[in-house]
Amino acid sequence: MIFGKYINRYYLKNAPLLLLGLAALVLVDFFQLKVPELYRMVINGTNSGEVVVDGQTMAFTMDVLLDKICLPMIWIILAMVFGRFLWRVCFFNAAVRTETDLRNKMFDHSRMLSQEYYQVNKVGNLMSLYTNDLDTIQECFGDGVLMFFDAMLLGLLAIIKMWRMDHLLTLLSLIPMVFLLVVGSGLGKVMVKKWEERQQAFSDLSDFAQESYSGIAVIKAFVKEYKELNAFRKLNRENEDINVTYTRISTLLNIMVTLFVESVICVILGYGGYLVYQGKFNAGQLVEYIGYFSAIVWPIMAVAMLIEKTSRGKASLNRVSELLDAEIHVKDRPGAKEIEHIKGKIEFKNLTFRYPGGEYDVLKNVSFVINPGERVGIVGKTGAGKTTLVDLILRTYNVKDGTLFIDDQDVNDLTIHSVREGCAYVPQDSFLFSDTIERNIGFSFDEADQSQVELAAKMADVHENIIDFKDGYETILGERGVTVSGGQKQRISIARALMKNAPVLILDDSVSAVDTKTERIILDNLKKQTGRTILLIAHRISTVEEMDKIIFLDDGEVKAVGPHTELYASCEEYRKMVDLQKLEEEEERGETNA
Ligand SMILES: Nc1ncnc2c1ncn2[C@@H]1O[C@H](COP(=O)(O)OP(=O)(O)OP(=O)(O)O)[C@@H](O)[C@H]1O
Repeated sequence: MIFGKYINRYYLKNAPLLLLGLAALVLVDFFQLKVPELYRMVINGTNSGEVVVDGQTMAFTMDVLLDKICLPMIWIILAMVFGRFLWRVCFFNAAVRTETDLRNKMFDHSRMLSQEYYQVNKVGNLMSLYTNDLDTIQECFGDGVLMFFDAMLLGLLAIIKMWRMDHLLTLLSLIPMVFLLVVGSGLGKVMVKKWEERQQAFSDLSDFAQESYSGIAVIKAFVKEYKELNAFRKLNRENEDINVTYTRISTLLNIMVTLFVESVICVILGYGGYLVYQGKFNAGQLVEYIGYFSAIVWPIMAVAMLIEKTSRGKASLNRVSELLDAEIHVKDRPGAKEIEHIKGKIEFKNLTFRYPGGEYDVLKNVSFVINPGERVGIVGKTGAGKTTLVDLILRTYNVKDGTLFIDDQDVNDLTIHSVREGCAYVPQDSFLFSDTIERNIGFSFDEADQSQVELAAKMADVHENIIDFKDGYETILGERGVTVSGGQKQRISIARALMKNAPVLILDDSVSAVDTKTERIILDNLKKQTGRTILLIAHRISTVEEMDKIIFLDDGEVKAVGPHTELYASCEEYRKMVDLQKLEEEEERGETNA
């Protein structure tokens, strides 16, 4: 059994099931302890020709054997089979329900965690929490409750029966049990630590495998398969070592249990035999006593298993609790307002931003205003802070009060949900889901209208490519289906954002992988999106030169804001960048013609 902040409530929540299981357990244990009495009757009946039934002595005849021993035995067996089935169903159901609920809770919490968390915790590690650790908790919850109560109940009832038969023999039999409990709890503590190490080793292995699969193309291109293989082998060896250590401790615990059982049998045979010799016990009573002891062998084993399971469960629960305790850094402040219809005005006021845990300010004293319906280009050298700027609008990170405004309202006074709902975003990596193209484009809607999907695809100039695929819009992308080119990926991602029809459209370097002609078509289509505020991050000035306004960033500072011609005339750094890019383009053109 495990206890902890995130598990205690499930004992209460599943109380009806657990109580029914416990009732079945009591039934089984009660009947199980009737069996040694039947042993005694058979042995004594065979030896003396008489049996004592319900306090009455009678001759041991065939009728007595059938009516008083065999028939009750059949009922006992049936009751035990039914009881065992019932308790298993009850405890297993309660455990699976707990696992399912905990998994939902974990997923719900994970979706609210900020980028910071995901930068530290890798996917492989998170996956092992959802699989290995939850499995262990489930096992510990169901089997743990069962073992705990079974060990307590059956153990206690059997000990009472043994005590009634002979006090000293029972005391002698229990000495090794005390020893087992003391050593077992010591080993249990070591096992919690080792299980945590084992789970961590498994997580590292999963992280590595996941990253290798994701980067398989790079590994092959750099011919680093052997380097990866060796690194994998090293992690796998560490995983093996910790598993071996854990198994050694667990085996030691099992050996101790066996040692206890064997030593108690020695005590019973030795001292019990002496009692028979003294005439204080008859043969039937000794067999009955051994029968009771056999009944507590399972509880003793259960104690050992309970120590092991609880150790594993505690370690896994600690790991899961770490996820559930992870602080949600980006969240609505109390009283935050929903903003129903964003008009699209965005204002930065002396905003300075440093990434959590970062060593320097990535954005410095940034100020500018974007009016509703304006089309704005954001340019600057790589690392200038362009993506950070749009991440702040999308509330991926927290900003200080009074520095960022949407429709003249401080972004911190608005709900994150409503701000994000008002924005359509094309991320720099144009991530697509392993799903059909249609569902990727219509991602914002539960049921996307096919004609709207096609319209969005046409605006993003990818419709012709899609209908060329054998399954058209039903083509499955990613791991389970076809792989699209970088340019197609970008355009499907643009179509997804256009389909959302949000008042603010943010494109982060989203036309970098398409040729100039396609870029022009997409930009012309974007021009038709009147009424929408558009933020387009680009490296090529030619991509944004026709925009209403350009924000020129350099090393986290806004160097200039205005239309292209104005910036070219007034900002020297901007002019230099434009001239350099023109020169590069001309050189490229010259090389192509040659
Ligand atoms: N999560 C992060 N934690 C710490 N620093 C970060 C993080 N993300 C980005 N940075 C740093 O912030 C700076 C600005 O990064 P940003 O991605 O905004 O630049 P960018 O102008 O969009 O660059 P690019 O054009 O290459 O996409 C960079 O120096 C980068 O190293």
